[in-house]
Amino acid sequence: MTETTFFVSAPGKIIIFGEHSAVYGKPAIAAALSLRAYLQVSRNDNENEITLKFPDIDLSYTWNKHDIPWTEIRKFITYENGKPVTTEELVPEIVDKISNLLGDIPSRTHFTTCLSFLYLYTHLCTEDVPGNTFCIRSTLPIGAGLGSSASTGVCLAAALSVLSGKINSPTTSIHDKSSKDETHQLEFIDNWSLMGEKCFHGNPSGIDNAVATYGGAVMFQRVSVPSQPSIRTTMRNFPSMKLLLTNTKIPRSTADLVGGVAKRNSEYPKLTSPILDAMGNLASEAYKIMTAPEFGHVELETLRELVEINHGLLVAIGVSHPALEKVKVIADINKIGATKLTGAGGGGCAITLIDESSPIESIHKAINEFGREGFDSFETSLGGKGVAMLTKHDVSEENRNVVFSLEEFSALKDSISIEHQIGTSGTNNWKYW
Ligand SMILES: Nc1ncnc2c1ncn2[C@@H]1O[C@H](COP(=O)(O)OP(=O)(O)O)[C@@H](O)[C@H]1O
Ligand SMILES: C[C@@](O)(CCOP(=O)(O)O)CC(=O)O
Ligand SMILES: [Mg+2]
Repeated sequence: MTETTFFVSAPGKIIIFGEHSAVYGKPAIAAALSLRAYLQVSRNDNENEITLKFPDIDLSYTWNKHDIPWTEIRKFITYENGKPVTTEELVPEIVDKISNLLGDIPSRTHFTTCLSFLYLYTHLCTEDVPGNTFCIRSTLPIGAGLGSSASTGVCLAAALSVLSGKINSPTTSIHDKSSKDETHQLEFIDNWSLMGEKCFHGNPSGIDNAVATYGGAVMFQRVSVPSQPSIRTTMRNFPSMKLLLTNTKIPRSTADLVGGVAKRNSEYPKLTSPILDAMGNLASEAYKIMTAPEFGHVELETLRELVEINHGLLVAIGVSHPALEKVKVIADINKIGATKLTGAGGGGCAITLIDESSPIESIHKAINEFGREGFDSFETSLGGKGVAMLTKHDVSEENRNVVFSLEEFSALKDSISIEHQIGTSGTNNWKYW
């Protein structure tokens, strides 16, 4: 049965080791956060209209589905068993046709967001799918290194695939299962969300999408042979670590930073290449330590050292920012642990792997100093669940009208009210693929 109103949700992530080098096929380690993106899909009265309502980034657009050149676009799509097949690169002819539809969108962010949506829509849906409103709200800071783009892409890929019957809705609230059918559906979501991420920056490693799809913690390695799947090793016994996340709130674009590293790599290949190799070796070393049967103080101390080294290497490829260095200096002066930037850098967030022997007063002092600089700091819990779906059947009758009111959802003021109304940790009975 096709639902006419539903939610899909997917988590953000923290890259603990190996951002940027992940793009160059080196191993990296990341874990899902409890912060998530939530997408509500609801049928439009006018079924010819496709509407985007993304209040978090002040974006609101409507297209008539008959304005999409479906036949022209389909000529460039390959299907296997009725399902579209992903490609190594975005198909330029399809990007052109979608760009023509977007002609007069002035903001670069809005343009890319709409391109990413329509790229997925034209591959995963057909003109027969009735028009819907797609409304996204996120409890993640956007553009801060915590993978909001991938969690958005995962929500869209999952929702569009359900709408067009490419995958089934999930049926169980038990997350940790490995039925073959479910695995195929998750793979489908992961692969298509990666095409959405490619619209944001041409060359994503896929680590963010993998974490947003599957949740938990992973060691991830992109395989450079086209059409070979990436290596994704689930880290089930991820060690418990005290992590402080600090958001400098300096805006930046992942696309620009990934492009900057590519430029440095082409200008100084002999210098950059060993740095990227070192980052990969560092992530492999960290993986061994994190999965060792004995994990205690000594291992944590080694991990802190690796965090320090990883940050230094990221500085060397040009992706830090004075504000991120300020976070590091404050954490170092107060001796609270080891700090590195996380995600694309250039602003956004840093993580501090807290030294468990540092006095609580020092941690509070550092947090106060971060606050004085205008940064937000909070302790995070890792290992959030992967992509999930919520339908009317999963919510008690008395709550349904509030939970599924598009007007209320789009107007929710902050993360706390989003979590409270529809969050995965509340009373609503989310289902997992
Ligand atoms: N809640 C949201 N609503 C709409 N678009 C979003 C949302 N969250 C993320 N995005 C998209 O992702 C982009 C940010 O991605 P990116 O620069 O990769 O940073 P990050 O993934 O670290 O947050 C935004 O500009 C927007 O296009
Ligand atoms: C820099 C990179 O390693 C991570 C980017 O993450 P974010 O968009 O900053 O959350 C790029 C990638 O792996 O695709
Ligand atoms: Mg991103």
